[in-house]
Amino acid sequence: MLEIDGLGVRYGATSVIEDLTWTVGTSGSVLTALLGPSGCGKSTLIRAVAGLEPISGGRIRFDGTDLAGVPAHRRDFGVVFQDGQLFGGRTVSSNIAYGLKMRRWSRPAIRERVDEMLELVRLPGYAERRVEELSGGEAQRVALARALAPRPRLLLLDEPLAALDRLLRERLAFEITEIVRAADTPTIMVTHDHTEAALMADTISVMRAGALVQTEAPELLWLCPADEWTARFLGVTTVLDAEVADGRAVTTLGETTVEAPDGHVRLGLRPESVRATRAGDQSSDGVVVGVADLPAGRRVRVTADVGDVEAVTSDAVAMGEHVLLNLVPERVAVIGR
Ligand SMILES: Nc1ncnc2c1ncn2[C@@H]1O[C@H](COP(=O)(O)OP(=O)(O)OP(=O)(O)O)[C@@H](O)[C@H]1O
Repeated sequence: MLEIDGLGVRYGATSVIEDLTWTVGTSGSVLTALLGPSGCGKSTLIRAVAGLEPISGGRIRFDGTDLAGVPAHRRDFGVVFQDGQLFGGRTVSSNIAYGLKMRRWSRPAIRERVDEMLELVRLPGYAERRVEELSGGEAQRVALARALAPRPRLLLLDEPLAALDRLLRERLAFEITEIVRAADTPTIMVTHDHTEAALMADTISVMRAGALVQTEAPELLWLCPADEWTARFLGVTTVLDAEVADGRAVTTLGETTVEAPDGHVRLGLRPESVRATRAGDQSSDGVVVGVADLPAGRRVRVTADVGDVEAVTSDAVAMGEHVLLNLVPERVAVIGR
């Protein structure tokens, strides 16, 4: 288990991480996503954990041992960066064997482990390929095999899919998840993409400006973001005030059931939290000012009393049409609950 307490990291006079506290690997969680916008300090945090960045304050402990003074190569952590950083001019097997040679594994043991790793990352037969001959996705799988080969205590993945195209990214996201679960290696994966985080992780930690704002299982994170910034970062497009009584919230967009105590709450709406239907002769909730046909269905932007609201629809509504808006209770987030 990784325990970070009051961590500080600075670059010169600039403090990038300040008083950060984070526990990773509790309650059976294998894959934790570190999710945050560009520049918030995710890579810096990962590098500090790996021992690649000096810390200016606080403590990092792993399984109870303080890592202060433990150099990167003695932490037994595996690291994969965005571009894999394979050793050029060498073969795949020589890359995977690197950490094992450093640890003085015997030749037969190395050969066996390299084969095992190639099997695990689904590249059997690739041992003698030169790394320059690999596609981006293959190179990242070799980087993963190299990181996992010495059986690290913790695997750190810093945007391992960022350089790949969308299709490959989704496929590899599933593969990496299966691989680290099969290896049963606690893993932290940096990403700024919340879909990627949800595809892969069983726990998501949200980071903002050098601090962590929330750590939660994905399904709870979408439903209960800690604050408005987190809600909007996670895709909420409209925030509504509401009054709750007996599990029912009354809003300017109608009523919905919520799991919240009586009193004032703020609700976060994503497009899929609101369903638009043709108003016909009824008095409408708003006018359609934008239409987009997405793979998941039609999305509309509606000008309503509360401002512009994004909604989903299965009606063939067109620009300028009047619509009714209804909340979809199971898709409505309660902010700061
Ligand atoms: N070596 C460095 N020297 C000075 N400043 C740095 C250095 N590395 C990063 N920074 C700054 O520290 C801040 C955090 O950077 P970091 O790379 O940790 O963010 P990030 O959340 O990983 O961003 P991204 O998602 O864009 O990779 C940024 O403002 C960045 O410009």
